[in-house]
Amino acid sequence: MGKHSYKLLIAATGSVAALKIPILLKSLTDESSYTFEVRLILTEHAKNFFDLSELPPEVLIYDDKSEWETWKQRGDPVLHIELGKWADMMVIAPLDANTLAKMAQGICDNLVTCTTRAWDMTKPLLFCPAMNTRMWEHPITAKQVASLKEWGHTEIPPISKTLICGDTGVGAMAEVSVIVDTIKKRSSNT
Ligand SMILES: CC(C)(CO)[C@@H](O)C(=O)NCCC(=O)N/C=C\S
Repeated sequence: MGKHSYKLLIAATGSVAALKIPILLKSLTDESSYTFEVRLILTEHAKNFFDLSELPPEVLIYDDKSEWETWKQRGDPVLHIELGKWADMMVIAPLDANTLAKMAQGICDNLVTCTTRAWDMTKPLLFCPAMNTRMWEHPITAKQVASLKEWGHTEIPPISKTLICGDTGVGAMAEVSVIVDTIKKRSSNT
């Protein structure tokens, strides 16, 4: 497999599974056969689950305030548009219940949801739901996941685990190895 230079936009939202972001990004930037250029966008809630110092130094990180550092006046770049144009693929890992709901309804009130709202649907968008089992089993969840899949987004489904809060059931984010393998497969056939 030759060197791949592939622009990957990772979005993290406010599930406790966001504690896996450092290992996910390390797995993606350590890949020898692939050269993924990785950028990370975060919701405010995602910041509660890991420390930015744990991330590979080459990963550029953007949050809601980044939007207002790049846009000051007419003619300035609009970050959520520029990131969408830059990326070959977007992966939302973890996708929390709140952001899933916002996406399904077209709400765009932060950098992550503005980026998905303006996403070029000809490019792959993968999403990894992660939430408490009780939230996963709420009837609205299946409807919202179905909406995203209807638009062509690809689900990497949650798995059953004894969750960090002690409940056992479906809701844990897919294993990092599964997410990485899915990204590699999808990036090599685009
Ligand atoms: C955190 C991790 C990866 C540890 O194995 C696993 O529990 C998980 O994905 N949980 C996400 C589900 C969640 O957001 N639970 C919130 C309340 S239980």
